[in-house]
Amino acid sequence: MKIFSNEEMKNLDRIAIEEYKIPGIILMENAGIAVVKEIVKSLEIKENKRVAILCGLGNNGGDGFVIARHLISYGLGVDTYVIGNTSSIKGDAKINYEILVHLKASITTIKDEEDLAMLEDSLEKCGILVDGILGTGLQRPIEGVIKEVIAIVNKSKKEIIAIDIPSGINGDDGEVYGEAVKANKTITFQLPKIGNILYPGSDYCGKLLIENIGIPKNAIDAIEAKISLITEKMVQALLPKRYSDTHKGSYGKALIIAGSFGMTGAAILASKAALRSGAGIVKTAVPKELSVIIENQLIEAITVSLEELWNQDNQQAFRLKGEDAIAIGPGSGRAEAFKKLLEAVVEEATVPVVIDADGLNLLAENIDILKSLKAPCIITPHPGEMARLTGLSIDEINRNRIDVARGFSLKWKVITLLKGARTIISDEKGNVYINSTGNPGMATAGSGDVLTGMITGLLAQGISPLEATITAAYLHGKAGDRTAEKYGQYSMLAGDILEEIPYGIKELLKF
Ligand SMILES: NC(=O)C1=CN([C@@H]2O[C@H](COP(=O)(O)OP(=O)(O)OC[C@H]3O[C@@H](n4cnc5c(N)ncnc54)[C@H](OP(=O)(O)O)[C@@H]3O)[C@@H](O)[C@H]2O)[C@@H](O)CC1
Ligand SMILES: Nc1ncnc2c1ncn2[C@@H]1O[C@H](COP(=O)(O)OP(=O)(O)O)[C@@H](O)[C@H]1O
Ligand SMILES: [K+]
Repeated sequence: MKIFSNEEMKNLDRIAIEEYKIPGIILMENAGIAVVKEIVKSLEIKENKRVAILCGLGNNGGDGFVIARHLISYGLGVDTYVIGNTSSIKGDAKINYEILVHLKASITTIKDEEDLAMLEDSLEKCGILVDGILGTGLQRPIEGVIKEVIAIVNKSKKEIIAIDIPSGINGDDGEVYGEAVKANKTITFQLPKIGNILYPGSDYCGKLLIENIGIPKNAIDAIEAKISLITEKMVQALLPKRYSDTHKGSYGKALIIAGSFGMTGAAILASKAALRSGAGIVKTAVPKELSVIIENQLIEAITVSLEELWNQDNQQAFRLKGEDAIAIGPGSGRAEAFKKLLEAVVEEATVPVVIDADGLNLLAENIDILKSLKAPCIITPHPGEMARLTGLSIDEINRNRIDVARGFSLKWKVITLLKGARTIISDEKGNVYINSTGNPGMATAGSGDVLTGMITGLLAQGISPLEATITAAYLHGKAGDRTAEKYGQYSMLAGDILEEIPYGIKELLKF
């Protein structure tokens, strides 16, 4: 599903109005009605059925006026508050404002401190507050009276329903612009905005509902999506199919180069995750002295020693025997010999390569090696690893997750999967996919190794590198969400996530 920025949404609105001749006031009416439906649902279980609607001077406020009119027509008690000077209301919003005036609706303007004290008292009398102060037209940090109104709304302890996006959240990146409404529910129109999906914006939205307001599909298609949300439907279509007349060779051979003394678990988790994701054969390459430990715990994989793969002494070339995908780095340590092996893999592999964890830390020491890639490459850094790869601070990365992932992909021609709450995936052309499955319980040692194994297992089955990365990110988060339900976010382990992969896949295949 496409996700739009404020500018793209404005463009869509323009196309709908100018090219498809749908009057803006119809879109505003549809938007208002979509929110009214949700308000009515909430009111059904509330004793206090009075609704307060807070409106700004733009079209977000215009939607608020439409909502007020419909609720009044249901005979409900509605108080409309306009923040600012009503003489500045224009266009469709003005038409809807004037209808309310003619209806003799209760409209109060909020301009100064005195009005604020009154507002605080009046909101107390309502069961639901509707936030129509600002939407995708947010231009600058919130200050002054609006800031204080938002603080009052947030303090109210009432159910808060936001129109399109909570006021103060920047639709372009999900950042709080000075102050923002903390909603229980947000009804966004036609398509999610980036700010509805990324954190902290996503938290401020509460439950997010996406409602159609009658913008034609062709108009949406006309705007090239640079950012998409990974959906269940998308992943269902991407998951490799299994056919009757096949054998293990049909589902590919994954090579996992991982683990070192003290970090054998990473190799085990990644290898099992590749198998759980459907790879036909998994070969796990570990230092020779660890083979026994690994074999004890990983009965379904073939174990080979690193020395068999690559002989450092005579600089013998890295040898591949019919592998379909390679992962390198989980728990592998940062020994010089391993760095050489990593370089050999990058330079010589002809099948997709996933680089993770210590593989990325070593890559950061000689990033130019990426220029010699022959095969598609996927890197899976968490923000700390990304900081080492780019020289940016973790804070800079987290504030610009989309731009950083996209920038790295464009520069180095690799697929970048930037981990964290809302994993960001960028392909080599800068198309971005956001994953919304997963939870903070997954911030537990080894959970990244499971993801690496899943990507590699899916790659081995022959789907494209981008498809494998998207599918793995979604299913990894799904398995994490199932695990959190079972064990709670505090106690879940990476190994538990691994055990939930099958059920996540089964759930997906049911529909
Ligand atoms: N797209 C669609 O298809 C549809 C969109 N619809 C709806 O329209 C909404 C977008 O409407 P919009 O463009 O009028 O912007 P909106 O958010 O109301 O704000 C603009 C006003 O806020 C002001 N302002 C800005 N920043 C400020 C600040 N920090 N502090 C204070 N003021 C600030 C700005 O003032 P100015 O900068 O001009 O001084 C201007 O007055 C969208 O979210 C959705 O709800 C639906 O009706 C149906 C179809
Ligand atoms: N708050 C969160 N919400 C969603 N996913 C998360 C969250 N925290 C961590 N994760 C996911 O958990 C995994 C952690 O990976 P990583 O940091 O590499 O762990 P490790 O190196 O210990 O295996 C990543 O896939 C990341 O996206
Ligand atoms: K809003």
